[in-house]
Amino acid sequence: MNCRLRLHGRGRLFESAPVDECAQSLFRCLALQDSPKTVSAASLQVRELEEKLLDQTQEVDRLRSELGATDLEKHLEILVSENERLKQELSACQASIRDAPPPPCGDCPHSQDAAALRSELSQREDAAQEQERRLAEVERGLEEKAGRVAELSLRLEEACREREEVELQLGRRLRDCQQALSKQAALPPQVKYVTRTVEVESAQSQQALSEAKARNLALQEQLGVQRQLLRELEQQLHESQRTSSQLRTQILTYEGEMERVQGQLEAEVQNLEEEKNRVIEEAFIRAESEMKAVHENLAGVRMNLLTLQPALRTLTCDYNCLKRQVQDFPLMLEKAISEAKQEICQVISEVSSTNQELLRKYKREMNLRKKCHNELVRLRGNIRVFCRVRPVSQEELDAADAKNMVTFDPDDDAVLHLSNKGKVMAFELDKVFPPQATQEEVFLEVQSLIISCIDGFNVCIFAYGQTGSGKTYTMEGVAENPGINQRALRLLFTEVSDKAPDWDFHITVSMVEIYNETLRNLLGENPSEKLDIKMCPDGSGQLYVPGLMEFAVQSVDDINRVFDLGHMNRATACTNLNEHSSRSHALLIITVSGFNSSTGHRTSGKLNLVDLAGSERIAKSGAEGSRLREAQCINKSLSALGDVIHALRSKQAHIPSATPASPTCCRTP
Ligand SMILES: Nc1ncnc2c1ncn2[C@@H]1O[C@H](COP(=O)(O)OP(=O)(O)OP(=O)(O)O)[C@@H](O)[C@H]1O
Repeated sequence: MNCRLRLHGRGRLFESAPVDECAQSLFRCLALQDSPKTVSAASLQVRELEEKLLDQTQEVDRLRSELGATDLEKHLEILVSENERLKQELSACQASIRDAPPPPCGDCPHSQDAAALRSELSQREDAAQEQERRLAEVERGLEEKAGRVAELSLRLEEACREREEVELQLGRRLRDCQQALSKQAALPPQVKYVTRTVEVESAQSQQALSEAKARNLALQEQLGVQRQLLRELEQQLHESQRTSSQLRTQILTYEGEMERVQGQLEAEVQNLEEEKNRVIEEAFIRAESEMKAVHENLAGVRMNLLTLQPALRTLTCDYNCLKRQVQDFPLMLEKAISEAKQEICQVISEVSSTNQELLRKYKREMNLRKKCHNELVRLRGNIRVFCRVRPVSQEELDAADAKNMVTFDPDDDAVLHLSNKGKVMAFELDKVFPPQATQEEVFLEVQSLIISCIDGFNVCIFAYGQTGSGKTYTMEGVAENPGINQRALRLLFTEVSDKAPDWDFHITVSMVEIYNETLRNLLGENPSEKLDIKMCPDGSGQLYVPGLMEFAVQSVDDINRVFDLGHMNRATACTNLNEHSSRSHALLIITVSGFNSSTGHRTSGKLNLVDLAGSERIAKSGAEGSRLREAQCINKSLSALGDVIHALRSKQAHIPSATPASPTCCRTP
């Protein structure tokens, strides 16, 4: 049977050849180029290649993940933080070395401190070495990682090379196959003959042909699939080549980055190392210099010790002596105490006898002083009269008939000349104070009398004269320039404070006014109440005023308070104080009582300071009625006072008892 076969292979039509021949030629062709064995071998190679590619891709992925930017950054962060920590520890180590006290000498008392500081220094050094070791380990780890990267890069390069070789082999094979196919296609068509033969041959041949056709179809399909696979493989190859080149560039970038970071780290580590060495060196230099200073100090101390040793020996000697003395001290003390007791007893008895003698002498001196004072008073006169001429007032100067009646003797301050009706009369007094005489000068003249009150004398100072002659000015004075009253009390305070503490004085003050022969208590609660003058019931012949208020005074403030009260009471009892004061006598009675605690001696003196009423001639003044009565009372009292003073001066046996109102001063023992 002549059977013809139409075959499509590689785009060509195989036709008109007998089936067997065709099949044989096809088999030959396939045996030469595309036999199933060859195709399966190629498939195997392609699979191997695929597996290799997969391995390479995985390896690249692993490398990528290993050298990934995140990990690299993390690694870098760890390195940087480690570096920071090392820096901090190094600075702490430097600070501790710097702050550590200078290492003292082993022989000095601070040797324990020195040992402790040394051990601390060595610990710090060990810590610094430990840090260095850890830094070296980190560097080593870094180097290992870099080596591993290099190794992986090599392996990647090797895999790429192998893949290139496989690609070359495949390319060669493909080219060979294409050449064989083109050769086969170029051969003259033999199929026609085969077909005819097959047609002539039998039905068996036709079956074989159909089988061959089926196989041919299957092979063609297989070939198409293989070609498709080959194209895909080629695409994958191109893809992997591109990926590989990208990976290479990335690896190169990472390597550059790593080199840069490594360089920075090395520089940093180098700087830190240099800094550490510098600080350690400085610390050692400082420690050495301080050690040197301490050694010098120690040498000085040793020298001092050497010089102190003799002193110590002397001190020890002294100490032993003192110790012996202390041991003997109780006996010596007992002896000394008994001796001292005897001496003290003796001295006490001597002092006591001396004291007695002194007391006796003092009493004798006091009596003598009193006698002398009395004698002096007697010689100077018991009654003294001073005359004070006040300055001429402006009114008197302006008066038409004004003329000077009084003249003074410049050589004798006890004489006053008064011209009256063409006759000049001379008056002799104890002292004459001219208009320019001050309050102080007047007071100086009477102060010895005031002091005698402290010794137990009674003194009266009267201010006598006509209205407006200056009595109140002399006795009371003005606030800025006080008179005898206030000055007397101040003087008494000074004197009694000087005599303390032997003497204890008590000073009391009373103020009395005599108006129209009526006695009034100026310090009492009821100033208009009349007081009586009575004889003392003790038979002493002294007068006293029952109910007279006495105020104890101890200071100038007390005096001012008493005077203010007296003036206030005097003012409330009258309508015109100036007129009233001119026509009444004002008495300030000061009592000074003293007690000597060592002698038991007591004194009591009284000082009467009297501002008398103005003396005027009734006929000349032309007063009538109550004025006349006032003037009569004043004249009567002044006359009685004159009688008393006259009796005292003439030392009469009987002294008339009357309200004192005459000469300026009198003093009675
Ligand atoms: N020595 C003196 N220096 C300056 N002024 C004086 C002096 N003496 C008195 N005077 C003044 O003269 C005036 C009358 O004085 P003072 O009142 O003391 O007189 P008196 O004698 O007390 O009168 P009377 O009897 O009316 O009380 C007062 O203004 C007083 O200041």
